[in-house]
Amino acid sequence: MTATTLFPAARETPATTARRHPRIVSIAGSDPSGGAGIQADIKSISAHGGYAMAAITALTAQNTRGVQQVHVPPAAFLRAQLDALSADITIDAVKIGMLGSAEVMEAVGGWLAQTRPAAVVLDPVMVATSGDVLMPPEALAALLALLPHTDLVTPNIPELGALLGRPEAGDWAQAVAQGRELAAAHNVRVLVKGGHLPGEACLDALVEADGTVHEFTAPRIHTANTHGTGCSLSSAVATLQAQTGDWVESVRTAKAWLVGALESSAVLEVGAGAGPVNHLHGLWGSAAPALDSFSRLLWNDCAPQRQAIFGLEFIRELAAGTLHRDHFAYYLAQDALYLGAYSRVLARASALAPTEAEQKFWASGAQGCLDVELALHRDWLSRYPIESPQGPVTKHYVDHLQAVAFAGTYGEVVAAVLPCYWLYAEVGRVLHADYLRYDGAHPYGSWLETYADDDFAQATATAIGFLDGAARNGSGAERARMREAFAHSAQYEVDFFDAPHRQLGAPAARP
Ligand SMILES: Nc1ncnc2c1ncn2[C@@H]1O[C@H](COP(=O)(O)OP(=O)(O)OP(=O)(O)O)[C@@H](O)[C@H]1O
Ligand SMILES: Cc1ncc(CO)c(N)n1
Repeated sequence: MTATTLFPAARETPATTARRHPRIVSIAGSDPSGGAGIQADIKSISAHGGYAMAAITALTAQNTRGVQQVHVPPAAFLRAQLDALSADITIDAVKIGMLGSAEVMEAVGGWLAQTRPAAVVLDPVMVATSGDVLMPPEALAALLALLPHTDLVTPNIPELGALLGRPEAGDWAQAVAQGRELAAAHNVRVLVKGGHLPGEACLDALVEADGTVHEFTAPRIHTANTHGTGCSLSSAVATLQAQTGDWVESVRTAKAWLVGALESSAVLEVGAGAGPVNHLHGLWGSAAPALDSFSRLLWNDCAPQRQAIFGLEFIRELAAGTLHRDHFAYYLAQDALYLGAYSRVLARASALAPTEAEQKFWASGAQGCLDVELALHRDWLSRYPIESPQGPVTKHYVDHLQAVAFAGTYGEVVAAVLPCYWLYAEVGRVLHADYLRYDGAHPYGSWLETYADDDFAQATATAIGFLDGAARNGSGAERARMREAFAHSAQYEVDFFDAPHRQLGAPAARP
């Protein structure tokens, strides 16, 4: 740690460091859906051991799909909130988020000049994840006037361009160059966030006022639940900075935490759009009831397969609407063949089930498969006629399921059939959220609409519960075989989505 990280050049007040439970104020807007704004800030600060306070700058009416309305109370009342805090409480760090007007920004600037908190992190909230505008563009000058009171500013790629009055950076090198430009122009530390750039890595760069750059990388987590990542990251950094006095380590730790929060976000099941991250994953992970630990193990086991699925041409083109109709038709035809066999394996699970509830659940799953198969033929395959005998991947997947159904225990059959539910539900959620943001007529729109079905998500949760029950009742050897059966099926799910491109190659013309 250097003297400059302890005593930032841009400010004179030394940071209050090494405080285990620092007192952190979030000055931000309210997001009633709890994923962004002050609600996210409070969770993020608390997750890191800080004492969270919040002075509300604006009320939004929003959910995971978008922002419906914004109400900005008088700036004088915000100042009254801030004065009430500083009159009584020592503030170790401040995180600033949405500021809905130039007057609000001026009120915050006046208070910062007077209070001089030890660390100030400014997240320049301009546009929500959903694309809704949260800052009037004419307030830009007032926002820039806050930079002399700021230790760290955390723009995403579009915000960085806007702060400089330049077009948005097109690649990472340009983004870092813009970060250096902003840092030099305002003598401020900049965290350039690369989440909006394409690629399998999410890069961030901490640019010191003197131009020194520290880069951080994380794997891109393929999830729709990215609402409030910026809010959550900046609050975490503010809290960690107040604890350690080290900006570089604070960013590194906060980013690693955010990856865990993104990875474990699926358990929350909040909303149909861009859902929240799981801020308290550390706490809940350690306090998780033992009974669901087996399904958690299997889910972690198949992390590489989950990553692989979202990298496949088939899935990427399906989401973008550019998938060739022959690839789509091949997939549908194989799916119809698969579902016929899968239905019989679900019927086997029903036959082996130890309770009546489980017996009924799998029997109705078996019937549901046949209904879906019929609907595929009626609604899609009639429009996309294709000559398609059983392909090699379909055969291998079905052979595996039938082998387990023939010789395996109830737990093994449940483990073998579960990836089809679980990975499908996850893919469905992500594709459906992408589809909601899609502009124009999507060629596979009506199919994608049926994809994120609440009943299916519910059935998946029930099936996971049955898996955990079977694992609890089974021996160690049986659990090992369950794990193996699940892993094989998870890999076949990847291969199944990849089969259209592998079997047909690249068609000459686009649809
Ligand atoms: N899918 C992802 N996987 C891993 N990290 C991600 C992902 N999406 C965003 N991040 C990380 O989250 C942080 C916030 O990044 P982003 O560029 O999305 O900010 P933002 O647009 O301000 O966020 P917000 O969604 O709150 O508006 C960065 O550290 C970024 O690398
Ligand atoms: C209140 C609020 N602040 C910030 C964001 C950015 O994600 C949001 N969506 N809502």
